[in-house]
Amino acid sequence: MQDQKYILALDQGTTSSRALLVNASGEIIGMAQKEFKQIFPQTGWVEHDPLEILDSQLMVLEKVVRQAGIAPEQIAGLGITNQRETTVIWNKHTGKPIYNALVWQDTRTTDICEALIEKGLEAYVKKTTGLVIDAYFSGTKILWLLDHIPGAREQAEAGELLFGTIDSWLLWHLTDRQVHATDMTNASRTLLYDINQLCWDEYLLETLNIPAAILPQVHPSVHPFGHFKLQGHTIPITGIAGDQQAALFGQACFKKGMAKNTYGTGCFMLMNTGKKPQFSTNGLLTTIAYGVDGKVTYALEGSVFVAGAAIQWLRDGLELIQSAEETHALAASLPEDNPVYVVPAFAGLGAPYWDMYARGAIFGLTRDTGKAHLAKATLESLAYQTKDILMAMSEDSGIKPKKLRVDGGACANDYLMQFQAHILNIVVERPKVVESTAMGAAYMAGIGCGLWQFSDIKDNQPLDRSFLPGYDKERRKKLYKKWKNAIKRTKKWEKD
Ligand SMILES: Nc1ncnc2c1ncn2[C@@H]1O[C@H](COP(=O)(O)OP(=O)(O)O)[C@@H](O)[C@H]1O
Ligand SMILES: O=P(O)(O)OC[C@H](O)CO
Repeated sequence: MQDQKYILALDQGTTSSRALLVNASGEIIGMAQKEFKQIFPQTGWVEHDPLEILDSQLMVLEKVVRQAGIAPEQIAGLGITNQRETTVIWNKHTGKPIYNALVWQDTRTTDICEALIEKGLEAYVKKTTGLVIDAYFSGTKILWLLDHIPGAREQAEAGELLFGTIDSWLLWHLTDRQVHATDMTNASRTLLYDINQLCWDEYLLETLNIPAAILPQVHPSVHPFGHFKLQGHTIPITGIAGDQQAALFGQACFKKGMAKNTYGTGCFMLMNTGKKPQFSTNGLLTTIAYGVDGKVTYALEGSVFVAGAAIQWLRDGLELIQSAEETHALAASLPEDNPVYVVPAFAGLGAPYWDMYARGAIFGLTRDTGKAHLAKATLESLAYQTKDILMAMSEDSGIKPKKLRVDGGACANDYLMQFQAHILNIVVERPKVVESTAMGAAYMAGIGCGLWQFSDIKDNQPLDRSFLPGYDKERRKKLYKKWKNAIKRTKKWEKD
């Protein structure tokens, strides 16, 4: 079967690096995954070692090809998808990062953001970049690195340093240090990219004091980015997208109004809004969904910073559970409504609240509270945060969805999915293949290398399970009201 062609998709997520092989019929035929270290040097700081990311990604890439027993020349194209906003600056001569990657969850630049807000930049940032001023995005992370790493600013101005989100960092190494580029979806998360004109914004670069020389070239998501050599064979890199946009693409949300929700480290709902950017009045972001076939498509996005990460906190921080899966049985062991609420605002609150000063809290504890209540409340916090976003999205778009398409690691949890359906009062649909992110990157790469046409990607994914709503209005209202109350009490905690 040497004539069979495959696409290799690299999915560099917040907690692990994955590589998937997809055959010409669009089926996943192999997967390799490696977790890597989360570094928390101080309160609010979250870092990754870029070299560990690179090594883990290359390791799983080689492993998946080896395990599948295919020849490198059978790989028609390679796609990259990645955790977004996470910021790396490296020296272009040595190839070494000047510091660890500042991860999207890192809130050390809150003060820089505060100063930008005080300067009155919010409206400009929103209409130009589609974003809000928040430590989440790359812009202020770049500034922090240039101002805190000795010699960095001088080297950047002398043209010796390069900035990139994780896709650029991987691309540069995969192409043997030849290509310094990114795609529009990743650029649209930097706080520096004009999503209307499709270029870096000079005024923002000047205001943030960031030299243009360090920025990557920006291309559409489907594009001949460069080549990767595997065992002497050259593989074209033909697709790149941020992971949430890739998941939207992987779920084939190509029509205006179609949306998906991904439950990974964070939780991200994106809705396709068509060929023109739509600006939110309810705390959502406007972002580029994809650039394919010479056209740009936009999306509204609700970004929740802590979702699956809260389950990891139960496991690694509190050591209440051994594995994420256990939370299902714990939650299901308590049939009555949960009086306990966990607000996992560990990195402040993202959409729709945008409060960098909020902090996590547990409410409703009584003498009989046990770990099952905490596990259940933590799972439910993912569903409540999703409800906040869905309500904002319905307000903005005027569309009241009848069902929600889900994917990502934590959507494997049946208790969570069932509670999600109850609290939203809509059907939650879980596809058989929940690797939508990697599939999105594979589709883009497959289109880019000519294996597929855009029109070949069909919205006909088989479902694993549909979760039907079953709570009456009164019950939903009562539960959600308490959640809103809990949110209110966590806001501005660090500031007051
Ligand atoms: N059965 C489960 N129940 C709840 N959460 C889960 C379950 N399985 C995985 N998770 C959570 O999902 C996340 C991993 O999902 P993944 O999509 O791989 O995330 P990422 O791309 O952010 O690394 C982890 O935060 C983990 O805690
Ligand atoms: O790595 P994930 O899947 O949690 O996604 C992270 C997001 O891209 C951050 O914006």
